[in-house]
Amino acid sequence: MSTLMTVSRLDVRYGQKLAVNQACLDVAAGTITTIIGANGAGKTSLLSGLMGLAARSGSIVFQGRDVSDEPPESKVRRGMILVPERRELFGSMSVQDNLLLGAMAVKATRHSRRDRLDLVYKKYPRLSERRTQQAGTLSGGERQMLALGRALMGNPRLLMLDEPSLGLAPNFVNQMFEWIVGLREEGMSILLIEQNARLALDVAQYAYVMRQGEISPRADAAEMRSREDIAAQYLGPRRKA
Ligand SMILES: Nc1ncnc2c1ncn2[C@@H]1O[C@H](COP(=O)(O)OP(=O)(O)OP(=O)(O)O)[C@@H](O)[C@H]1O
Repeated sequence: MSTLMTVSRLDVRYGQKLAVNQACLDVAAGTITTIIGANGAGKTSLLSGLMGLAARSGSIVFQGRDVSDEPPESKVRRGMILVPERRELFGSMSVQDNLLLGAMAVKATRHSRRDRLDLVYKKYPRLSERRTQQAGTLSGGERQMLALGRALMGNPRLLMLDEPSLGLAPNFVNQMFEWIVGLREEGMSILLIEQNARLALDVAQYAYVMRQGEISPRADAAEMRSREDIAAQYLGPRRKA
């Protein structure tokens, strides 16, 4: 399987604070790679470092090209697209305008924007029904749907999802993860950051653990799920069926 992105010795700093320490990771094309870890372990900082949204050093090779020093907008144009933890939608704008913003950074003709919009509406009919509604009036689940739809408008090659389960009702979490699996089945490569390790390890092929800014070597997700130390720290008690 070919490698889509290779990250080597990535450091992310906030002033004196080193939030990510010499992180190395690979994302294989067409897979879901997850990074699990407790609150504050540095997962969000790692994504910020990858996108160039925080001070960082180290190297990022994407589709064979060194993009380490490129600004965020150029990474977006290459298809590195992040759905941030806080979703960052524009609450007073309509659903459709939020979606169209997702196509702004990429070179898209009006025609191809229209096609992508149709595709997103077909995937998420609820967004189509609410296309004229203000984003701020959507439910938590719908907002997450919109954030995902907006990312898809940018035609991602690597979709980076920061805690997609956060703040969602359990039913909607399951729905969200079905979409994530569906996107991968269509060939999308996904980097999934999750505190809900059980869910993440169930859908991923590869996994890393982050602890206090340091990232583990890569493991098969299935192998990681069966490790007792991981189960004890991150998986919690199994829910009764
Ligand atoms: N803007 C910032 N300025 C200073 N320190 C920060 C900033 N953002 C994060 N940190 C610190 O960096 C460390 C890693 O935080 P980060 O948010 O990356 O962890 P996380 O694993 O994503 O946790 P969470 O799940 O809560 O987002 C924490 O100690 C946090 O307090």
